[in-house]
Amino acid sequence: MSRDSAAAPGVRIRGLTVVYKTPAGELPAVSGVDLTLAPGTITGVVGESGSGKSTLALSLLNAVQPPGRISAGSVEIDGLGDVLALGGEELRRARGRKVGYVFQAAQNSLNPLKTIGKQLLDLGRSHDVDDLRELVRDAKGLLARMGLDGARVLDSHQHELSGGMRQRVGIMLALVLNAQVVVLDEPTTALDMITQATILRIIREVHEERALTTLVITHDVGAVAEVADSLAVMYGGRVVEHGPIAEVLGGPRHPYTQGLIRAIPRLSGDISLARALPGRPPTLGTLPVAGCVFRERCDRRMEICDTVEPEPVTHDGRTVSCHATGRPSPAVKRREYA
Ligand SMILES: Nc1ncnc2c1ncn2[C@@H]1O[C@H](COP(=O)(O)OP(=O)(O)OP(=O)(O)O)[C@@H](O)[C@H]1O
Repeated sequence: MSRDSAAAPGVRIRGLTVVYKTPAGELPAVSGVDLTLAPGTITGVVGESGSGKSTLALSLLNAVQPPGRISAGSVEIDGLGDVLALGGEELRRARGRKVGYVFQAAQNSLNPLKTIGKQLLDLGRSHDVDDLRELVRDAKGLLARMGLDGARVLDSHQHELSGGMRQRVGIMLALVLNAQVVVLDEPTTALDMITQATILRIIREVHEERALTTLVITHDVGAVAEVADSLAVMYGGRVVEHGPIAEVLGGPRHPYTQGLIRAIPRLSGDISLARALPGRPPTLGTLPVAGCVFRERCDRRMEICDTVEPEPVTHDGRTVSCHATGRPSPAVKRREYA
């Protein structure tokens, strides 16, 4: 099913802040995030555990649950408007039909009492799909591409499938309603390395065939390097760096991105140079309230980092929030950013 790639919608996340209620009050898991997903591209989001990736993914569907709450911002999707302004039936219809998704716990979110096929039909009916036969055909086709016997999987209950099979069922369900924005949160964690690479390749193929705009959340920078067009790096609820993937990985500018890449031998190129990032990522309770959230682990810390939060600065298509990387002054611009 090939479509005009010009039809892919753009997504603009602006000033997104999500807080969770804790004994210490409401604390931000995502803080003032601006991120644009260009139409027809795959954006990878990486960052250590707790950096806010899943919370960001949930926000794209306005699906943050208590004790969480989206406290500020907007998520504009072309053809849909601000998802955060949608509610009730409008929101239900947008989920799945306009924005397809696989959440992190997707492999456990299937109904244990119904076959996958029955759940597929329920999904189709709840979204007023006219041609359910076509829906089943498409589902079988997607499953076959991911190396599964579609008819057999549709006849199965969740407990008859392995974790990796369920994960592929989740991906099929995210794609089968032909949503044009697809959010995949850790889509391949239950898969071995080879299957993981195959599934990511298929995600890329389907993304291109169906003119999608896709967000892939992962903690595996190496895996996302194979499929994404651009990369957003999250730390402490902020997007600290965002840009074209080859450039971010080939010339990381934020000290955190540099540390992340140094820690991965297959990206740093030399196993003897691979070094784990020192220290631990912050939790909601340990996030500093002022200054740069990364300063405690940063090898380029300056005085200003203790008090002033760095603003995102965009230069040459790359956005970086760091005082040390800095805003280039006109005189040194060429040299610093060559
Ligand atoms: N239901 C919740 N209640 C309280 N705090 C939460 C809740 N869900 C997430 N958090 C906190 O919000 C922060 C961001 O969590 P989130 O799951 O978005 O991060 P993540 O980058 O997706 O991590 P992981 O890779 O481990 O899934 C973390 O500090 C986490 O502990």
